[in-house]
Amino acid sequence: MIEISNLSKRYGNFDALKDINLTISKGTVFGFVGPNGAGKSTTMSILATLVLPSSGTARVGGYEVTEYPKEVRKKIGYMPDFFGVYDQLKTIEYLHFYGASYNIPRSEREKLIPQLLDLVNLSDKSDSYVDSLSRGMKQRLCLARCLVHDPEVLILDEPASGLDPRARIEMREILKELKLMGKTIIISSHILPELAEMVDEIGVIEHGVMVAQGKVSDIQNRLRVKKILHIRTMERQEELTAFLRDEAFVSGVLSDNTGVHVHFSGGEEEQASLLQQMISLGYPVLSFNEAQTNLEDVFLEITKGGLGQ
Ligand SMILES: Nc1ncnc2c1ncn2[C@@H]1O[C@H](COP(=O)(O)OP(=O)(O)OP(=O)(O)O)[C@@H](O)[C@H]1O
Repeated sequence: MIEISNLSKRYGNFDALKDINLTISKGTVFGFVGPNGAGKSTTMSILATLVLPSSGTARVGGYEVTEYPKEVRKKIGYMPDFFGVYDQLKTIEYLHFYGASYNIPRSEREKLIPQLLDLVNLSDKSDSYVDSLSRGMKQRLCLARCLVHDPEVLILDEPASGLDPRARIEMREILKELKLMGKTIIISSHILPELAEMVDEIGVIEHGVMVAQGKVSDIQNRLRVKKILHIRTMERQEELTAFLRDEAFVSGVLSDNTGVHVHFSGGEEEQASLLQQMISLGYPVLSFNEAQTNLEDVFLEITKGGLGQ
């Protein structure tokens, strides 16, 4: 459904995208992950026919974006990271406006819009002015707007940004429904856990380069991270962190207010011996657990150069 080949984008002397290749099949939910400024929005704007690539090609449903932009626009629903909402309109008028701009006859819109409002949980706000809606509601309204012409592909640029945890969950539930409806979805975020539950595949982009892509489980397998150990001490956490960094089978150490997280590639014997050493060195260990690796660990491992080296 989406095919990107050798795509590059230059702004002046700056390479925002460098030779990106990406294929996303129909019905896939693809999580596009990367730190701020990595090139996610640029890629998505090119797919949405709003930015021209410097070289390479991008196809949506077989149509090349620069040659057949009108065809591409029929196929996609695009939610930008920043968007305006016409404040003087009521929610229902807003959706009628967008429906009309896609030439959907009023009689059809009368049936469609209540369904869309129901999907994004805004039925009770249909007569409210857009500027009276909360940020989460506005984001959901924007999502509904993307759906008026029943596009096959959704390009969603950070749809959950700036939302509180509850609003994020609501957004995630709606996206799950869209996935069940068979939509192909490309969704970007710099926050991984919010994507973890719903994506089939991820692509990790950094400094305009796609550093890893594929099924989450395949990417995990390709990495050296075998397991994450979570260690808590009563004191001397900084000292322990420094000690662990130099230990065998340790490929990364992160210290935060929940304890020390160690990327560990040893087996059970090595794990037991590590604990023994810590005890014999007098670290007051409170707990020593094996944690499940999650998408965030994968991301940290990749973006510190684990795959690229
Ligand atoms: N119109 C432009 N002119 C010059 N540089 C630009 C322009 N648009 C984007 N850039 C630069 O290209 C790089 C990629 O930007 P992009 O918005 O695609 O990143 P992003 O991954 O979406 O980041 P964020 O999560 O912050 O939105 C950034 O360094 C940005 O400053």
